[in-house]
Amino acid sequence: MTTLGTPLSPNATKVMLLGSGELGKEVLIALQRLGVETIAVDRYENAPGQQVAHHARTITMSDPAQLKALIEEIKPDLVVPEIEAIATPMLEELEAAGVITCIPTARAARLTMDREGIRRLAAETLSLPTSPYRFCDSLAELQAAIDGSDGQAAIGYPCVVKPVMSSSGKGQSKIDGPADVAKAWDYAMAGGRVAKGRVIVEGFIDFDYEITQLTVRAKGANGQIETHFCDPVGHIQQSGDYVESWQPHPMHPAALEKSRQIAKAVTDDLGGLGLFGVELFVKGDQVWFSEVSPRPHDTGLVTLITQWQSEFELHARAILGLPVDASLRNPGASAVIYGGQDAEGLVFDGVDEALAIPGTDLRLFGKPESFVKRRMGVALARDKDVQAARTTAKLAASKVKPRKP
Ligand SMILES: Nc1ncnc2c1ncn2[C@@H]1O[C@H](COP(=O)(O)OP(=O)(O)OP(=O)(O)O)[C@@H](O)[C@H]1O
Ligand SMILES: NCC(=O)N[C@@H]1O[C@H](COP(=O)([O-])[O-])[C@@H](O)[C@H]1O
Ligand SMILES: [Mg+2]
Repeated sequence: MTTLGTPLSPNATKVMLLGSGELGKEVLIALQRLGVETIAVDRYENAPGQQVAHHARTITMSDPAQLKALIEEIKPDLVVPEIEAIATPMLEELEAAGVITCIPTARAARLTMDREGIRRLAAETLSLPTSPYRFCDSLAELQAAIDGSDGQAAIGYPCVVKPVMSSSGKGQSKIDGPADVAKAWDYAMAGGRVAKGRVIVEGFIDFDYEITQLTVRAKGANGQIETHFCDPVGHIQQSGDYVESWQPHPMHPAALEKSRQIAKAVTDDLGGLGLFGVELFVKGDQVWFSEVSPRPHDTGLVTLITQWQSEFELHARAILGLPVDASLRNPGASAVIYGGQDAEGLVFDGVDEALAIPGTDLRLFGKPESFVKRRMGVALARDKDVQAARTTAKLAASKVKPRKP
């Protein structure tokens, strides 16, 4: 049986989010609706989720001492990582000592914060199909891995280089030939979330399309953990960052089955309760595992308008031990709104014009500072099919014009 308390009282159920961006903000809202007391932690003041939580704290989450001190002060019932750059070994230590319950598990948070952890697990331990890959600590090692002069199979051209610790495409580039290698190395060194001179180089997969298989591990009626699959989310990425997503993405039944087998294998191994975003590349009926978020996924923002329970509500329910319904309500799409400029306190013109388009909705995240390519909002659209919804979402996004005040 799950018992929930009253917020701000001695019996409150307290959930602490480590990272409070646009994805955490929606999880926090879902938790608030269930009367959970929320603590939003981030690296900067007034992060989106901090604006809706009961408590807002700003610390360096990659600093184990600061993280431990805050957890010991607040004593949350659940600790919920929302970004990668967290002192996850400290979470493992606190979990092992019985001080915290980490979502989905501290081990999952550690393995997925570093591309090496999750890639070796998927490819080497679970034998799942992935792109060919190698980890390199210098430009010379990178060149050798591409050429195969390190004695292993050549990764070859084209290939993709990424810092081992980064997300949303930061520091990622595609290498088409020898002239691009040094540039890609320098770009990766500048783009990682945590200073660490290590990259993954992956053979380029010429996929037909890519999907996120949102997968929920939640308690069933008998208390056993059950796996639920959302309909596939299709998406388009530019420079390694998502710009458009839609649901349901039509799939060949064999590819869908393989996708779910891969998602099940990875999420079973990571364990715990919650929603995962399993990223997969598909060509015909071939499916490759790319990576997994042990938390709601940016491409899953579309579920705010397509599912009965969005990925954020699914995560909130699952982590509290509550039942979930992962079913689709209607087709829909999302289109990203970038800041378009470096500025503080943006204003947004055209919100009325966007929302005048039937079947649309918006999220403006409220980030205090904008960068040219910082995601500041998202347009959502429901329609009769995904093609129509994609057109509508992009149109709505184009009506919103961020500018300096
Ligand atoms: N080996 C590859 N072959 C082809 N395309 C790739 C490859 N690796 C990455 N990509 C493209 O780049 C995108 C981003 O890559 P990846 O998911 O590894 O980066 P990320 O920084 O972790 O992004 P996010 O945090 O948004 O998930 C992929 O969704 C895909 O479109
Ligand atoms: N692909 C991962 C992802 O989308 N994460 C989301 O972006 C925020 C950071 O945004 P910021 O870099 O603009 O602060 C994170 O807090 C999370 O909500
Ligand atoms: Mg990704």
